[in-house]
Amino acid sequence: METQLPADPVQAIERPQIVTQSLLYLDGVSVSFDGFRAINSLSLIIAPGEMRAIIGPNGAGKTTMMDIITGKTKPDTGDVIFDGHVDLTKLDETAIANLGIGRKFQKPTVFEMHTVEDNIEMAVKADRTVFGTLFSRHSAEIWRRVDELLGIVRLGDHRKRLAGDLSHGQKQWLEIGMLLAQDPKLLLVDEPAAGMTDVETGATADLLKDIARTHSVVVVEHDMGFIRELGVKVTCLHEGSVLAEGSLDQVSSDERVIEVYLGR
Ligand SMILES: Nc1ncnc2c1ncn2[C@@H]1O[C@H](COP(=O)(O)OP(=O)(O)OP(=O)(O)O)[C@@H](O)[C@H]1O
Repeated sequence: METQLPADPVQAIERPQIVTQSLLYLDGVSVSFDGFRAINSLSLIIAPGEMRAIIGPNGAGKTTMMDIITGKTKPDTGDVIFDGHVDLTKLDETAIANLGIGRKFQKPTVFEMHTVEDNIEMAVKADRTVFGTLFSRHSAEIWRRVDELLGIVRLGDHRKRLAGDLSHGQKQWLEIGMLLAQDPKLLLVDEPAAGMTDVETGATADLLKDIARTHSVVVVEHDMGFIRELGVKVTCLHEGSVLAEGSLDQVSSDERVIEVYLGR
């Protein structure tokens, strides 16, 4: 007897759901602005618990890649999958933030007229996750969390100061603390060491290494000394794609990376 397969037009046109072991999975992602391909068939995988450093020359597409992950920019083509199965291209920025993707922009944005601890307290109270909603009614719990976060970002001794009086580096740490209040699964950090003193840069590397023990982190940075201190896998972007990937020593000795980025 002849078996006839049922024709299913929906199945035929819908892409199968992608399931991966990665925390973040980008495959064949492209986006153009006015005909210019800022991201060009980009593929990148971040494992759960990994910290990755992203380097590359100006215009390589680092910021646009972050914009695609956070939903600010929608790719023209390609897959962007979070936490193994969530298609980020279908979600808006708020939904993506609520999934647990936090982004730290280069310029710190803290409430300058409030104290350090008030900034953190506000962030804890704004936590919309189930955990945050559960303990938001109990002020002892809130302050326990504030204390914990101040300790992580090394601002316990500065808690009563106005945020506006902090150094640039301390403001960056405060904002990182505010992002951690949401307990993100993935933290995207844009040039954290820019404008910092050498001491602050070293402390920031230590801070990110601490955070990476319990969170995945993607950090975009130009400061090679800082990246060396992080001691993590490095991806070099160029013209919207991955040019090289590996240890800092491997990537920084790659002829193509030297040519387009590090210089001779
Ligand atoms: N909204 C936009 N409209 C037009 N062009 C854009 C837009 N966003 C980015 N681009 C272009 O896309 C390219 C990639 O820019 P992007 O900011 O992602 O690079 P980058 O690697 O972050 O550079 P930098 O290190 O200077 O921050 C650049 O040529 C930029 O001019």
